[in-house]
Amino acid sequence: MSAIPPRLEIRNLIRRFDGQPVVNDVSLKVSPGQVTCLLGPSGCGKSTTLRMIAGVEMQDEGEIYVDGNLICDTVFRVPPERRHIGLMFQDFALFPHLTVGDNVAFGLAGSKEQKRARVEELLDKVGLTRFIDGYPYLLSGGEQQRVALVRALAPRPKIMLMDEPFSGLDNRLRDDIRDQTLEILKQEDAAVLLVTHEPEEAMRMADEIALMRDGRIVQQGAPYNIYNAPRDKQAVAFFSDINVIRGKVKGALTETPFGQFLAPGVPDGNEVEIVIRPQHLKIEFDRSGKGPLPTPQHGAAARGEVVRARFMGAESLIEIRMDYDGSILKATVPNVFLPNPGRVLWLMFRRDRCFVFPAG
Ligand SMILES: Nc1ncnc2c1ncn2[C@@H]1O[C@H](COP(=O)(O)OP(=O)(O)OP(=O)(O)O)[C@@H](O)[C@H]1O
Repeated sequence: MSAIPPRLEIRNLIRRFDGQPVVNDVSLKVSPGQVTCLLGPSGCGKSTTLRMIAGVEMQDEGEIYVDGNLICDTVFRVPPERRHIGLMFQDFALFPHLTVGDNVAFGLAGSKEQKRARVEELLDKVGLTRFIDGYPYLLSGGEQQRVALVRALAPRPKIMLMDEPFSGLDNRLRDDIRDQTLEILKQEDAAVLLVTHEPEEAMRMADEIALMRDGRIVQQGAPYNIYNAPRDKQAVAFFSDINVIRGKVKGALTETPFGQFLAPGVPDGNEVEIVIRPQHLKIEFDRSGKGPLPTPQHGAAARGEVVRARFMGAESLIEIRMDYDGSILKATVPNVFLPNPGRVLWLMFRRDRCFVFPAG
């Protein structure tokens, strides 16, 4: 019995500019109906990866397969227009001299009636049928974006490549359009590779996130796993603010003002960094100069004084200067909690919510 090959597979792609690899041994697979987000900071090689798959940039090494068939290596190359790939970029442009309907029909083959039916079907999905005979300038930015999306999907591409497709939209529109886009992508069953530098976008859209840094995929998995089992400090920091507490290891344990932490596999004498997100620090009130007693789940409490507290809308952010070394830790709590500067508070850490990494 042979397994069904992934819709898109790239193997060991390398692209160098001036001798420097900007995409460095990148491999990944995407199945039909699956959205994979390439997530990483600006300049890490995301767009170059997408451009190689689209066929507008040639790799120096590696192969690209669609449904198990080689479409490009360093010798053989299917031209971009025969790859059955739909493209959507931030600076998409509708043809201003064509009607909305003709824009969507642009890449379609078939009879006039067949084309019209497909255009109507897609415009209906994005609620824009009334504009079918109008021109793009009549549409808002969000509406144009939706037309660009269905134009790319009209020829039923096997693969959709999307590069920061929502970054031109204002915040209010963005969430709705993301959700609607996701629904249509799922209905159309394309394999989607979406490039973004925004973690919230990747969390919202992706079935799988491939975290990219310096030309490499450093971690890949479901959003839940990437968020909750990050492989290093940078991976934690990519999704939220972080607090870092350092400690030295002795007998697979490290002693800190917050009690002991397990540091399995780290040799004695080496330093570790204990990383915790602000929402996982637990704030306790001072009880006549004392903090709460240690617990197995939260360890020991460390004393500090409030430096600043700000209301952020859904949560409050409290910055606390710690007695033990004068460093500032950040904690967030839901709703409103605005203690005055100078107030004494005690912080504890949930052991199951912090990450211990060898110090790098
Ligand atoms: N044609 C080129 N010639 C030389 N360097 C290039 C070329 N194209 C891209 N680069 C460089 O390769 C690196 C990766 O660029 P790329 O656009 O793939 O990154 P990115 O992760 O998509 O970033 P952004 O989100 O800012 O577009 C950058 O340092 C960029 O300057």
